[in-house]
Amino acid sequence: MSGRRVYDESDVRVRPNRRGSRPRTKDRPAHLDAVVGMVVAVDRGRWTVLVDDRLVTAMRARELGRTSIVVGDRVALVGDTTGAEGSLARIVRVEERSTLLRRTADDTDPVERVLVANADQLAIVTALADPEPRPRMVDRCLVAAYDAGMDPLLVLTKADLVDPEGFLGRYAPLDVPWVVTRVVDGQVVGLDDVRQRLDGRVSVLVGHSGVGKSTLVNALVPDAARATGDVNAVTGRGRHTSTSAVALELPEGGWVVDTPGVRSFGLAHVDPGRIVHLFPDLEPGTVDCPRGCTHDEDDCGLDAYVAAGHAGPAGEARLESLRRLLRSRTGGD
Ligand SMILES: Nc1nc2c(ncn2[C@@H]2O[C@H](COP(=O)(O)OP(=O)(O)OP(=O)(O)O)[C@@H](O)[C@H]2O)c(=O)[nH]1
Ligand SMILES: [Zn+2]
Repeated sequence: MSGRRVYDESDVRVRPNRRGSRPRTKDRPAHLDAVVGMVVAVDRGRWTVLVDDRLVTAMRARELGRTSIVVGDRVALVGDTTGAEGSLARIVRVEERSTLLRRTADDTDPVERVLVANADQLAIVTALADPEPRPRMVDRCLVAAYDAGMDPLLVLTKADLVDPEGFLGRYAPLDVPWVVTRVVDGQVVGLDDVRQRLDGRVSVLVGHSGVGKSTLVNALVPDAARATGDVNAVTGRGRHTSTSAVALELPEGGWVVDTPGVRSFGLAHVDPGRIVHLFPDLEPGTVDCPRGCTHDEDDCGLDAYVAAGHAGPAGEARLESLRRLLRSRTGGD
């Protein structure tokens, strides 16, 4: 053979393997016997994992240290994975996550909490009245959704009390999908639209107390109370003690993750410089901003953009919302 030397066997066989072709134990991937399941609930050091159709209680293996493991995570389990009463498995691995919904206690608190992994939709549940909608909270949730790589969905309840038109006008330029529900004669109307949006997806439901989130979950998951009860029976806790997220399987496929304890959505983990990019209706207006614009200063190009109507009829309110978020994010509000 002429010319340059090409690789031969001696390059490939870096370390001779005297025991033949079988890989040595230490080179094998760890825990080949592990089974993989999805975390459906977490409660004080115990994880409830759905493996096939059994609920398995598990602890975190010591080798994982303080690795966060949250609802929606796919985890590998070893040990007793029968799910029998009193059995305890060990989580030895957390699979790579496709999305991660995070929050902080407030906008300046650096300690971030991972809420849910691998969810693809954030359903923001808002009552059209009683209690009054809180647009700035909705805007905050939208930022959290975009930041997490999740699609937002507006779920507007109590349409029997107020026409949704006014509220929806605010979000028209954003192209956020929405569904509307109302209760008539004790029945939730509009569920088919909701189901269509949730079908086959993993959706996290967030919403303030009293907006009708439980009413909705109970209508979507007919045995939600029982399912939550099962989860709590597995973890050995009382039915209403769980304040963290719980994943409930939809009869038609897909999951809803209820977040009973979530009352705020601190965004300290979102870089302030990125926040304007999470307002897609305003973002194009920043081309006229001076270099390094904070978007909360006199020369900001967004005022003219909004005044010209480019961000729709609610542009003014959205800009105010952005600025409040920027100020609170930097601790200046
Ligand atoms: N008029 C009307 N009332 C509703 C509707 N949905 C729920 N409600 C009522 O609103 C109240 C609050 O509903 P819940 O489902 O408990 O609200 P929640 O968001 O789960 O509130 P928390 O349990 O505090 O977290 C209840 O009295 C419901 O009956 C609706 O579409 N229209
Ligand atoms: Zn600006």
